[in-house]
Amino acid sequence: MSEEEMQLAEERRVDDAIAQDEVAIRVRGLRNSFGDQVVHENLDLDVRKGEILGVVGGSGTGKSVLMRSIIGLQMPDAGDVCVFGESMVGRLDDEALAVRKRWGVLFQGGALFSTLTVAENVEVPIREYYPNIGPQLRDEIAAYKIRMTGLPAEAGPKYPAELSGGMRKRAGLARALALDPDLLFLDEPTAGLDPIGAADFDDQTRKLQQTLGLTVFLITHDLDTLYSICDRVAVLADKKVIAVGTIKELLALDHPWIQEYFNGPRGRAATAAVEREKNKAAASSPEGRR
Ligand SMILES: Nc1ncnc2c1ncn2[C@@H]1O[C@H](COP(=O)(O)OP(=O)(O)OP(=O)(O)O)[C@@H](O)[C@H]1O
Repeated sequence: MSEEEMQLAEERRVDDAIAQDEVAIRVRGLRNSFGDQVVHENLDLDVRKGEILGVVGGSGTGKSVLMRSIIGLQMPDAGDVCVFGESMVGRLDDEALAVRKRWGVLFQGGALFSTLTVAENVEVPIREYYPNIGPQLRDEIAAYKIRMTGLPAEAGPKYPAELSGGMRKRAGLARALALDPDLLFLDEPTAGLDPIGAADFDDQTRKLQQTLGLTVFLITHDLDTLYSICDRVAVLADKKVIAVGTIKELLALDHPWIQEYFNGPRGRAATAAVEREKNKAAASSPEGRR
């Protein structure tokens, strides 16, 4: 290798190290298929540390399969998935344990165990990953996580069937936060909630993300969620991520699905609502009142 080539290789290594440090999830060349149906082909995606990344796409474009590939529930045909710099594909559960402990997942619909109380549900990951933690501390952690998500303490001994849809989502969120994760996966967290419940859940997500410094991978169809809490949005179409950026950046692209989604009547209504909120906040700030 010539001196120049060595210098280039070193520069590339340093660039990679810097990029790795800023990236929580790096997906490269991902391929997933079920029989003849190819869901992802050569899909690339970077999720930056500390951001809320919204993941959107038409029904069946593979948003949940992408999430499952990242968290190791779906073995891809090809490609690599790195989480916090560690390659996850083909790793045994035990090998990747240190990274697995750093994420929490809220599955679609909450996916709570119906025969366990809310508190017992929250304790499941603690029992699994920290079997040496005793029952009293486990109970205290569960109670703390339950309160953190805005649920009343009385929700702890209740069974999922005794809760409203919104409360079940919060219980699922409490379980996802059980291990103090750095990374949170949310699969359609506001689906099925009324608009006020959905806005409350969004607020809670943003607050938790800011207080705990979380990186959030958030699959959603909810335009209000995208506009109000996502730092960037990744769009899935044609078996890959066709664009990632702020909504403003995406709006500048002339892809028909992106234009229809963000610039259609619902997209315009969501933009108007965000503008109204901003104006309201500006008017009630000390400078605005002057
Ligand atoms: N275990 C599986 N076996 C066979 N096909 C599957 C499996 N899981 C997902 N698929 C298929 O892969 C495609 C992508 O599914 P996925 O659930 O990721 O879509 P999605 O983008 O999350 O959709 P939605 O927005 O409707 O939730 C769909 O066509 C689905 O039928």
